[in-house]
Formats: sequence, structure tokens, C-alpha cells
Amino acid sequence: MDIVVFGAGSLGSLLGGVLAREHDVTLVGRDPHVSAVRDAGLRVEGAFEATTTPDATTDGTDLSGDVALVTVKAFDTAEAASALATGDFDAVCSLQNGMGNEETLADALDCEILAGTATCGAIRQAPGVVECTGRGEIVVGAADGGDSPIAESLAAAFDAVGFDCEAVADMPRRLWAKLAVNAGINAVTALARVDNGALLSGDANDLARAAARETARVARARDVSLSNREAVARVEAVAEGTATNTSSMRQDVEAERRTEVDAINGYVVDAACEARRELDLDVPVNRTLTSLLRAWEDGAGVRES
Ligand SMILES: NC(=O)C1=CN([C@@H]2O[C@H](COP(=O)(O)OP(=O)(O)OC[C@H]3O[C@@H](n4cnc5c(N)ncnc54)[C@H](OP(=O)(O)O)[C@@H]3O)[C@@H](O)[C@H]2O)C=CC1
Ligand SMILES: CC(C)(CO)C(=O)C(=O)O
Repeated sequence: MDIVVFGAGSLGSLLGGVLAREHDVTLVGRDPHVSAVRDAGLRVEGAFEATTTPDATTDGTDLSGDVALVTVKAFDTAEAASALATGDFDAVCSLQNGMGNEETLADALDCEILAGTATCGAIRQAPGVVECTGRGEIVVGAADGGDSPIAESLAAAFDAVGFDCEAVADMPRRLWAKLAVNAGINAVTALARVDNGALLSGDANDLARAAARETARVARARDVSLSNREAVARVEAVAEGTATNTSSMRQDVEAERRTEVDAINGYVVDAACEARRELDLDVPVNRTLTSLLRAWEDGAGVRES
């Protein structure tokens, strides 16, 4: 397959580096990472081991391929979509966390929009080097649900290089289930500065479960079938499966970067407000986590108004 990975940070470099074992991959990223990949290839360490030589560029315009994977942070999706719109793809697939990315891509692009979720753990350690801290699972499918031959081909492309990837027909529900996982894990691990596994017990466990239950309630208010029990079970299964991971939001806070809180806990708060008039829906845990993260972003000077 001919694959563009737009956003060669932690996740994008892991996926692109491993996909380049078998496929034609172009990474879109920034220097000095892009120059390092061009000079010496991309080294993947940890749960995957590979050194590959994908193409790499800092210019994401006028590219083409079978599929473009979007792996920028949620607040960069609009810019990625504008750049991808100058190119030519059969499909563009968001593998980001948070909600709203697929709508942003669909507004800008003419091709098929796929959605995906990834529970891999990735940390870019140095220019040209990414560590995989957990292989996790990848799920892809049509963003609006239903069967998609190109999603099937993409899943096969991931499988061929060693990822555990499935194409599914119920992506909208899967995105809510992943939102519950991220609402439960990301903010709590970022604020408490703990690995994902710390959420399996104690106060952190109570918080993560409560954030996930609130997310499931909001999902049901939107006619998405996600029970509290499933949301909590998914949070705990991912926390256990990625116990030694530094979540992407904790990585952001530790590096003093803007977080994706608006697209995760903040999205749950906004969606609850929309549904609230009819259903008296309150989400105090997600509201508190969102406010704390936004206060931290303001204090660190990384939040854009
Ligand atoms: N890391 C992980 O383990 C996991 C991450 N995710 C999700 O995947 C997404 C990506 O996360 P992650 O990889 O950690 O994030 P990173 O910030 O490490 O990667 C995103 C990269 O995209 C680059 N970028 C953004 N806009 C452009 C542009 N216009 N042109 C070129 N490069 C651009 C950024 O550069 P710069 O920083 O200079 O702007 C950055 O290097 C997020 O939604 C995250 O929640 C999901 C599962 C696991
Ligand atoms: C699955 C999980 C929680 C893995 O750390 C993740 O998606 C993230 O870190 O953003």
C-alpha cells in the first residue's frame, strides 16, 4: 500500500516506521526528526524492533497515496486537513484520540473518511528514534459506520507488518468507547504524573471509573449503546494492558505542551451540556478534570484562546 502518515510524532513515527517494512510510506513531520529520518532512517525500539527508510518531508501539501493516516494532535487536525486537501487519496484515516477529528477532515476533504483507534504506546525518544512501549490494538472502519473495502485493505496492511488490527463496521460506537478510555486514563495520569497502571487501584481508580461512567451516560444520551459497565471494563483493561505506558497527555504535561483535553474530557462536558436540558445530565468529574488541565495550560502558557 502507498501510505502517507501525516504527523510524524510519537504514534505516527511508530506506525510509519513499522509499516515501512512492507509498504511505501511517506512521513510528514518537522525537523530535526525529518532530517534525521532522511539521513539515517527511522529506528523503532521496544515492543517493535525495526530500522526502516520511509520517505520523510516537512511539506504535507500535494501528496498522494492510497491512504493518509492522520496522527497529529486533535488541535492540529484542521491544518492537517487543509494540507491533505491539496493532495490525492482514496481515503484519509484519523488514528487520533478525542472526538471531532473525522468531522474536521470530512469538511475539508473529498475522499472517503475512515476513523480508527489505537492503544499502542509510543514515545519519540530522539530525532529518528521512536520507542514502542506497548503494541496494543488498532481498529479502523468507515467514520460513519458500515463496511468499507479500503478499511479492510488498511487493516490487512497493518496486520502484514505485525500490528493487531481489525476492520469494523461500528466505528462511531468504538470512538465513544475509546473516548471513555481516554477520558478515564489521560487526564488522571497527566495530573497525577503516574503510569497508566496506577489507575488500577486507589483514588485514581475511582476517578478513572467515574470519568468513564459519565462518558458512557453522555454516549447513551446520543443513542450510542455504551453501558457504564463496558466503559469501566475498557478503562481497566487498557490500564492493565498498557500499565507501564506514559499516556500521551502525561507526555504533553511533562514536556509543557498543550494537551488534547478539549477533544477528550472537554468534549464530554460540551456534549453533556447539549443533552442536559432534556436529561439533567451532569458530568462533574469530567468538568473538574477539564478545568484543572485548562488551568495548568493557562499557567504554563501553552493554551491558545
Ligand atoms: N503517543 C501515543 O502513545 C498515542 C497517541 N495517540 C493519539 O495520537 C495522536 C498523536 O499523538 P502523539 O504521536 O503522541 O503526538 P505528537 O505530538 O508526538 O505527534 C504529532 C506530530 O505531528 C506534528 N505536526 C503537527 N502538525 C503538523 C504539520 N502541519 N506538518 C508537519 N508536522 C505536523 C507535530 O509537530 P510539532 O509538535 O512540532 O507541532 C508532532 O511532531 C493524538 O491524538 C494522541 O492522542 C493515541 C494512542 C497512543
Ligand atoms: C490508550 C492510551 C491511554 C495509551 O496510553 C492512549 O490512548 C494515550 O496515551 O493517549
